Amino acid sequence: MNQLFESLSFVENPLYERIIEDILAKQYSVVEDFFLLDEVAVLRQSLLDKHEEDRFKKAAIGNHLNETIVKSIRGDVILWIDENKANSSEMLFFSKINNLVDYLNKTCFLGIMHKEFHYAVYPTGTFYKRHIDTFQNDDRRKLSFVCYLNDEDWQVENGGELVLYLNTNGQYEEKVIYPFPGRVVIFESQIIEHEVKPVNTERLSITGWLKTR
Ligand SMILES: O=C(O)CCC(=O)C(=O)O
Ligand SMILES: [Fe+2]
Repeated sequence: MNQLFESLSFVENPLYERIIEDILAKQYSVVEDFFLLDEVAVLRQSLLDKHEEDRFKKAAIGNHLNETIVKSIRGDVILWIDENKANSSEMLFFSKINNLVDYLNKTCFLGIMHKEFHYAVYPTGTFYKRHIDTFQNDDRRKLSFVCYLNDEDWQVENGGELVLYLNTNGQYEEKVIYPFPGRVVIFESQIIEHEVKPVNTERLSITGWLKTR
């Protein structure tokens, strides 16, 4: 009976359908206004408040390399977001994410059971060298999700562009994506190599992963 109600209540969502089509066709999707500018503004404020409180930590790269090596690979500082302790702007964030996840699970049988998200600040001069988002021996990350929280007057000249390296039979094509506020990039964690180019000014975002098991 419950199942019947579930299928009756299913309403096709054109935005989510587009994301799914994109990912099936090219392993990534860019959505311009996933978050509206006033939503970005409250999320940015939440990030800035926590950053001010000195709660961010230097990002690691999942293994035992020393700090100098890590710094030559990535220079961002991060703070994981606990959904159970979410403030009002983070609740808004998770309600949109959870809607998307429910939709993906209903329509694509992706089996997303877990998710993890962190705020990220790239201080001036930092970057994240070309990499892939899955660690050895851990293939649970299915989709990577990045949402930019920069100011409305973010300029292309600020740098910090995300570059996706799209592989067609060993030939790499570069897809350059500027971190404009409200913009969301979703891509297949296990497939797409990518990098964050050096920034000339502080760059703000939320990054996360939708995971199986
Ligand atoms: O901020 C971005 O555009 C991408 C960040 C990233 O690649 C990561 O945190 O793994
Ligand atoms: Fe990444």
